[in-house]
Amino acid sequence: MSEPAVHTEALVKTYGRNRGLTGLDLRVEPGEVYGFLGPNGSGKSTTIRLLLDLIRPTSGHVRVLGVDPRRDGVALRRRIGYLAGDFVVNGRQTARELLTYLGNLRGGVPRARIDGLADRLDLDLGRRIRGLSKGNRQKVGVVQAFMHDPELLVLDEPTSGLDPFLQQEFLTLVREARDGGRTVFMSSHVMSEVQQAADRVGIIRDGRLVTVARVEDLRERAVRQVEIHFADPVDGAQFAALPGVSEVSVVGTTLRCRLDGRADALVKAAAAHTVVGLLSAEPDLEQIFFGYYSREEQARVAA
Ligand SMILES: Nc1ncnc2c1ncn2[C@@H]1O[C@H](COP(=O)(O)OP(=O)(O)OP(=O)(O)O)[C@@H](O)[C@H]1O
Repeated sequence: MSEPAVHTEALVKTYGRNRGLTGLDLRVEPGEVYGFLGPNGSGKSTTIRLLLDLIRPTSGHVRVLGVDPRRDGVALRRRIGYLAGDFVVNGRQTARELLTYLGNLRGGVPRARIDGLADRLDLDLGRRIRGLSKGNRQKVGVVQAFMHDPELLVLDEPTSGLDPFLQQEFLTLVREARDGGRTVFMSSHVMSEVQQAADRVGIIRDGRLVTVARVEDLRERAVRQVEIHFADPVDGAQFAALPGVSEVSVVGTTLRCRLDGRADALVKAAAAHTVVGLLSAEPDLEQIFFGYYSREEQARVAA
């Protein structure tokens, strides 16, 4: 297996008496989108600052793109697109001037690339930075992170301040980066945005990783309500016998049931009839995650 894009072992960061990280073991594989999820104060920003060598660990190991960020910081920064959680820009220059300047620091970025990203995020490059709204400043942050097509994107709460339409566009950018073979590490405290773009999700709590799961597996484990409309009445008992299917009711030509996990058996059984319509509520991954949280809590109490 190739070297992880991000690898930390027993990473600890204390701020005086305050605990930042208490022993973080993190492994992000090349080419994946990894959602780093946790409540406020759990250690997400601390982790990200350690990856970028903006702060130094109390103990433990960090490797980013195969190198130690403490030793190869300058060369490494060119290979990373970083958006800070508290991304702040100010000044008299225009957004275009700032982005061109930052692009030159990273070896030059084609003007068309900056224009293209700004266009997609609806950012007016001719406006002065200091006159921009919070949301527009965040767009500048997104453009500067993506514009040099970095091998690794490290994004701290990237969608904060973006309106829902732009959040979708941002998630498309993330998926495109992944499709282009890039690695994305993005923190969030909002499950719904992470589940749309991430391959895997890691949950951090109290400075350490509580669990890591593939979003696909979470979906498979999820419970959903399904409603199938058939052309003719069907036999409910036939469906109740299928794996994962329960609480079956048939009213007229409509079948309703609860589906646990994979939809395969249910879909194949339904396909033996004429299906007029099918409704399936999106599984609530947030609830599955709350399950993890509470299990973790119970284990701690028991210990
Ligand atoms: N500079 C600092 N000095 C003292 N304590 C700090 C400092 N930075 C972070 N901490 C503490 O470390 C813990 C983790 O903070 P961190 O900012 O990494 O969390 P976070 O998950 O990014 O939260 P948020 O989403 O609120 O930014 C918190 O308890 C915080 O109070």
